Amino acid sequence: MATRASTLPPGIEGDFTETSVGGNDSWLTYETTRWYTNAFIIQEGSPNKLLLGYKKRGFGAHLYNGFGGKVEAGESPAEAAARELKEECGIDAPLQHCGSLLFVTRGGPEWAFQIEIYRAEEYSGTLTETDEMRPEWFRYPNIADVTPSTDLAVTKENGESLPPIPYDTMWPDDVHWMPLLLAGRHFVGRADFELDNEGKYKMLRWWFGVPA
Ligand SMILES: CNc1ncnc2c1ncn2[C@@H]1O[C@H](COP(=O)(O)OP(=O)(O)OP(=O)(O)O)[C@@H](O)[C@H]1O
Repeated sequence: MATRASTLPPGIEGDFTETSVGGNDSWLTYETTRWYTNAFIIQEGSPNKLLLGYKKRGFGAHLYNGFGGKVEAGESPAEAAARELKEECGIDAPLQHCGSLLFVTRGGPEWAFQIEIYRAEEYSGTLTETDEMRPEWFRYPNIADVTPSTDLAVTKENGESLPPIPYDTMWPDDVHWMPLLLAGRHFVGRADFELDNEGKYKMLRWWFGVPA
């Protein structure tokens, strides 16, 4: 059951209802923040479809994610989101802002990642594999009765011809906010990570919420 947040993580401000929280570590400290974007195409139908990209190089390589990257000097996050979507998979879409996430790492980049999340239901152009990303469609169940922490990958549904959302090959925070994204909700969150000896990011502490 969602509860009204009493204590928000550092870096999150506003009036939010907590949807998912965990980890015992102290929140990490950070000095600088860099802005990024992440964009998703979500199409309700039979089956419901989510477009992800398999990242072939750079930060988060070998994981599925939305399409996005750094906000360049002189650009708004919305402009960066549209540019990155086009650069990484060849399409244009009427992106709408739907979430803001803050990620802090220990052992990884010393800056905090502020990631603005966008979604669209339609797109134009031809989906194209690029040097950076390979676009692929996944199915997701009807989300009306799914709670924020439901593992969508194992929920029964129609549309067997598409694979389910590949949470095992995604950032570990994604399972906490993907149901909110798919449900068309606005959300915020923070997750802190530690880079382990095998080069994997382990989530130390997390907090996700929706506007109260
Ligand atoms: C830590 N938990 C996380 N969970 C989910 N997504 C995460 C993430 N941390 C970063 N991301 C995303 O990873 C991409 C990095 O961007 P990145 O490829 O480095 O940027 P850009 O394309 O500008 O780089 P190039 O300079 O072209 O290599 C960008 O979409 C950003 O939103």
